Amino acid sequence: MRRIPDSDRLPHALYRAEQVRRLDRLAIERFGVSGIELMERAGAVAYRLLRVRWPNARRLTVLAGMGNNGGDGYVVARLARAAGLDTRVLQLGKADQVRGEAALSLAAYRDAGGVIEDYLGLPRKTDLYVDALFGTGLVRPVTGPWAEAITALNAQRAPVLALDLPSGLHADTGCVLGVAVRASVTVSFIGLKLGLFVGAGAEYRGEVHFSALEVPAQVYAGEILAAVRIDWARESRLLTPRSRIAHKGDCGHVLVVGGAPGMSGAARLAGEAALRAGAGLVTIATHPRHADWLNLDRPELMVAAVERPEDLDTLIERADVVAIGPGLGRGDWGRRLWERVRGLSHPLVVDADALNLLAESPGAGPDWILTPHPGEAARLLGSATAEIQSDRLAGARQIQARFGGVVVLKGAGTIVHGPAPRVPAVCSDGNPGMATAGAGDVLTGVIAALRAQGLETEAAARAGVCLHAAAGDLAARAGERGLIATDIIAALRTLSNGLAKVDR
Ligand SMILES: NC(=O)C1=CN([C@@H]2O[C@H](COP(=O)(O)OP(=O)(O)OC[C@H]3O[C@@H](n4cnc5c(N)ncnc54)[C@H](O)[C@@H]3O)[C@@H](O)[C@H]2O)[C@H](O)CC1
Ligand SMILES: [K+]
Repeated sequence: MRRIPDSDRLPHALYRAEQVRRLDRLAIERFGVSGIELMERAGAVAYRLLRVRWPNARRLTVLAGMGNNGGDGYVVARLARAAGLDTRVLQLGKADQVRGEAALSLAAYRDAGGVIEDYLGLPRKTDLYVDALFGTGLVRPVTGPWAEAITALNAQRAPVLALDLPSGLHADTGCVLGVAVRASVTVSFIGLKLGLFVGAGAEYRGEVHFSALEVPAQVYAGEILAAVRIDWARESRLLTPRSRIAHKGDCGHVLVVGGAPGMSGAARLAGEAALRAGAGLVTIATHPRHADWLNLDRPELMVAAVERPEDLDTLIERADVVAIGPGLGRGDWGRRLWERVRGLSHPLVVDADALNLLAESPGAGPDWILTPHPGEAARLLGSATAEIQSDRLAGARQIQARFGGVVVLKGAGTIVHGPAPRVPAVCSDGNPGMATAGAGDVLTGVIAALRAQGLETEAAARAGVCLHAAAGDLAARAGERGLIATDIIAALRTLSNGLAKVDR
């Protein structure tokens, strides 16, 4: 599993490309830090990082593009060469057409005796590559020799250090524009790029490092974040220790509504997850066909047979939070229960088929948490899954604007989007082992449990997403492949009591 350094080393502020360009300009115009100085600092940070990360690397190959990302690359090459490393710079595009600060950096490399070679293919031998093709200036899909170089880079085995962004990855959406570098390590400058944490960012970023390049803190003052990166290390602080005299009634009562005939497993997973995330009481309202055996080996779960909507009334009265959707189905039984629950003033967590029923008859809810995966999100917006994935932040924002409440858009880099002007959050914990049946049901139970224990709506969604993801990371220590939803549930307890730290 790819690692990113401990959260306290990575900032939580995430920015889009045009914001970072604004920060650059402010640093240059207001605080007198020249563009070439920023480039020198970026190159120096990258150079120091590569010497620490790959101390035995002797042969270094820099792939340079035509812009300032390439400019950073020339600085790295100059410093490496001065330190005696066998260094080559392979230029994409024409070196004599490089302009601005990048041209100054290129000249400095040449003045120090460096040679720029046209890219004609990768060298037979190198210990390490530096990807200085594109950063925030990528504006269109990568084609031609640039695409060939990236494809060749991805086909070889030497590690790749990407400057600012893996080339080919969109700085804002994390989408791959044609082809993108699969970096071993990415070092991002001045502002941590949103695209490293949404879309396909997790697939291409490798281990993420960051440097503000000593830009004065005031530069960031006026810039509203594009998003905030959240993880369990940060969100776990929201969980307060339990009172010594607590009793189960104090720790929240979650009512899970789901489990249509033949679909009881999802409701069961949500209920168990709610218990393991600390809810004091959990009741599963399920179809009469399941009620008798659902709680055979989990006596802590109370199970109620529900045939008609009015059968829910007493259960709702006792509950602090209602989670509806796991295994609800879209048949008459589920539909009638959904119509009864959707109008409640209770805090609601709405998932799975309840989301599909909401999509069929849209309406906003004041205090609900919607937890769509990209397909359910597409149905809610009447669009396509690919469109949601092409700009996940925009998709979450649209669902929140249309349906209210807090939206949890699941997937790599789960997004939590509350009402404007709240800054959306992107979870950087989690791993592909969690792409397994029932993981979403577990998340529903976790969020409901935290809401039932008193966290506010958006706080419960953020902490729930991060607890769930960190539990997935803890479970993945035994391997991502073969990780199943009950492994995530098993990891919840140690994490929610702060008894385990997940290395990233
Ligand atoms: N002072 C600063 O702004 C600092 C910037 N840093 C680094 O600079 C890049 C941003 O540089 P910029 O020149 O804006 O763009 P890029 O170097 O990322 O690349 C744009 C370059 O490539 C051409 N181009 C764009 N798309 C394509 C494509 N699909 N195919 C071919 N060519 C393409 C475009 O025409 C430009 O020529 C930033 O990421 C940092 O790495 C410093 O780090 C800090 C100071
Ligand atoms: K790059």
